[in-house]
Amino acid sequence: MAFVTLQTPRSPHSSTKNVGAEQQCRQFPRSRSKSKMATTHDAEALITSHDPHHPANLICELCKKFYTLGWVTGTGGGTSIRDGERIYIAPSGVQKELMKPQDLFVMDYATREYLRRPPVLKPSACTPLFMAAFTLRGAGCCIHTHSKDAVLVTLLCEAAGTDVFEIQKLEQIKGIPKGYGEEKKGNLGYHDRLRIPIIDNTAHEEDLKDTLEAAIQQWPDTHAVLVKRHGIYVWGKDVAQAKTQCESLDYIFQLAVEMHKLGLPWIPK
Ligand SMILES: CSCCC(=O)C(=O)COP(=O)(O)O
Ligand SMILES: [Zn+2]
Repeated sequence: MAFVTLQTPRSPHSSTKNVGAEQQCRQFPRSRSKSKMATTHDAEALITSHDPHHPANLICELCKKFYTLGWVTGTGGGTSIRDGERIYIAPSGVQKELMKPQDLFVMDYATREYLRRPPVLKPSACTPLFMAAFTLRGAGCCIHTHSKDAVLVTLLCEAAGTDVFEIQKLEQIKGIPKGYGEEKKGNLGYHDRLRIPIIDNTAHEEDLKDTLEAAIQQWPDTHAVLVKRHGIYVWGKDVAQAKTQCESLDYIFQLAVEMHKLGLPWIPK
């Protein structure tokens, strides 16, 4: 699995000022899981590694970076990685930038059973959405952000009466893949039109599953779905692709918002 290098490995002996999600919950209890899953050596081995490319380390590092971009602010948003038969999932309702590998859930892809459940914590409410990207699109990583510009473009599209964000003739469009399958290999070109479907928000994150799956079926080439007044889900075959696509899209959304403020059309005449 190809991972992007995010930073040099931290020394196993170095101290850290961050508190993990379990500690956050001890300080500010939110919800208590009834299950008391035993902490086995095998379960701990799933999230213990000095390799910065290990999914458990990567999720924590990515969420720290995403926090600085305003993508996972106030416990919103998150990231999940599929590594073969293992799915790595963040806990729900915690400050995502403070997570530690030991706060993560690990699910078996085939059985959907949790191989590791940290005590007290609950798995992210985004889990069914992440699973949709893994199962329907063979993704290796799915990122959910609450980026302000992603939300703003959904509002601009809502005001324009459309449930598809469309834009053309921006260099960064080349950062987005054409689609799936042999004939859709490679990325969009400068003259191609980028289209991202928008679904309505629901009261509870997990209830987005059916409409997100329907949008994926209706837009078989899309690598992202915007959620009205909420944010975006972006996926890729691996962490590097999901991350760079998410960055490219967010850059495009920022431009779109600025273009709108300047009275410029997203599709040049
Ligand atoms: C203020 S965040 C509301 C929930 C949400 O939209 C989200 O993305 C985070 O869900 P999680 O269960 O992972 O905390
Ligand atoms: Zn969300």
